[in-house]
Amino acid sequence: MSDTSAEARIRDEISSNDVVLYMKGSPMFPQCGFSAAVVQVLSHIGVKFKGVNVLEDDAIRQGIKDFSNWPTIPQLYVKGEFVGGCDIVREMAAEGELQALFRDKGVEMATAA
Ligand SMILES: N[C@@H](CCC(=O)N[C@@H](CS)C(=O)NCC(=O)O)C(=O)O
Ligand code: FES
Repeated sequence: MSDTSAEARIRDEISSNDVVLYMKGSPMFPQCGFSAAVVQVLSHIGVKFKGVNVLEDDAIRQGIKDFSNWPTIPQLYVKGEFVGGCDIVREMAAEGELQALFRDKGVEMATAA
């Protein structure tokens, strides 16, 4: 971890929001198909989440990769823990594992899991 202020901001974001998606663009206007796919999965399940647009902040764009030791965006965090990127999130949702994770962690969903 090179940028300690980026790390501090990341720690603050993922501890003060149950579900955080580091993404390209905003939930309303994703600017990459991988980010858009995760937004769609989360919206379909019906969880509230905070989107962080890494395109607006190079320190966070790099910092989040260092933080998770994961090389790409998007990155989903639930209750402070890294869950995965687009492929993992999609696969977990298809298997019902993402819904189970939200349920186990006490994250409210609009749809029944
Ligand atoms: N297979 C990846 C797809 C994500 C991906 O390949 N992201 C690339 C292109 S958006 C990325 O973040 N590259 C580094 C960067 O743009 O900082 C996943 O499951 O999340
Ligand atoms: S911005 Fe090109 S693949 Fe994500």
